[in-house]
Amino acid sequence: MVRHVKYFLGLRYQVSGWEHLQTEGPYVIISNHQSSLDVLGMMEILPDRCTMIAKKELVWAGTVGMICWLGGIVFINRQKTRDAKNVMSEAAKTMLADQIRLWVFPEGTRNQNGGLLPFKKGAFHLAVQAQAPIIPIVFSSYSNFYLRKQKEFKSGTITLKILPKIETKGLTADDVTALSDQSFGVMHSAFLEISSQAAQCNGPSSH
Ligand SMILES: CCCCC/C=C\C/C=C\CCCCCCCC(=O)SCCNC(=O)CCNC(=O)[C@H](O)C(C)(C)COP(=O)(O)OP(=O)(O)OC[C@H]1O[C@@H](n2cnc3c(N)ncnc32)[C@H](O)[C@@H]1OP(=O)(O)O
Ligand SMILES: CCCCCCCC/C=C\CCCCCCCC(=O)OC[C@@H](O)COP(=O)(O)O
Repeated sequence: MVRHVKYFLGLRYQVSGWEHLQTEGPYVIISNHQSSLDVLGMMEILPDRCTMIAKKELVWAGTVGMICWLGGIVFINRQKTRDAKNVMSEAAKTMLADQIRLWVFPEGTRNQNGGLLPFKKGAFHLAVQAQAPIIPIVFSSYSNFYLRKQKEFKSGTITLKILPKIETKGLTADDVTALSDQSFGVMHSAFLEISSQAAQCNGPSSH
């Protein structure tokens, strides 16, 4: 049902790199996070046995919260780092025990400022603890068709680029910063590349 919302909003998705999702077993997906609209893109490509990490406040978001709760979304309290770390460590164990994939937004919040925010570390600790690969996914900039603060929205095409997996086998907590920096680097380059293509595809911006 959620996938049909794109027709109502006049959105199209172009996905590349499908082959990188053909990975057996558990993995951690990381992606940039611009808006609630990201949920529509997630539904375009969501692999089997994949759930998400979300802020705990979403539980109280009416129907959406109930769907998230029933859907097994893992809620964290971003104000309490120790609690969030504990929840994510448990999630790493569950990933392995139940062969689950987890989708994390490493920026930790929505960002429409034309780039990527510095990454938080949780996704990378999670992947290292589970010794599971990371699959980075990048959404092109929405700024040519959607500006949240200005309340402007028109139809548009969103490019989703699935990048090659990054292995974590043999890595430890000491490698997390380098892993995060590596992931940020490839995602930032891809974001700039696909956002300029999407801008041409969506026509000249009026903003
Ligand atoms: C039309 C009808 C439609 C109906 C549709 C209905 C439903 C749709 C269905 C589904 C939709 C669901 C969509 C859900 C999307 C939800 C999106 C979000 O909520 S994004 C926000 C929440 N997510 C995150 O915040 C994840 C990213 N954050 C982190 O990973 C953070 O690291 C953190 C764990 C929250 C901690 O935050 P902090 O600010 O303290 O960050 P630091 O990264 O600086 O970490 C501090 C310190 O701790 C170390 N650390 C971090 N994590 C761990 C860990 N797991 N284990 C061990 N240590 C950890 C980190 O290294 C730092 O230490 P140091 O500085 O020494 O390195
Ligand atoms: C005119 C277009 C407006 C956009 C319409 C969006 C339509 C999307 C359709 C269905 C999706 C509904 C599910 C909403 C899930 C919300 C997830 C979300 O975005 O949570 C916010 C959280 O990550 C970070 O919070 P903060 O940025 O720190 O606070």
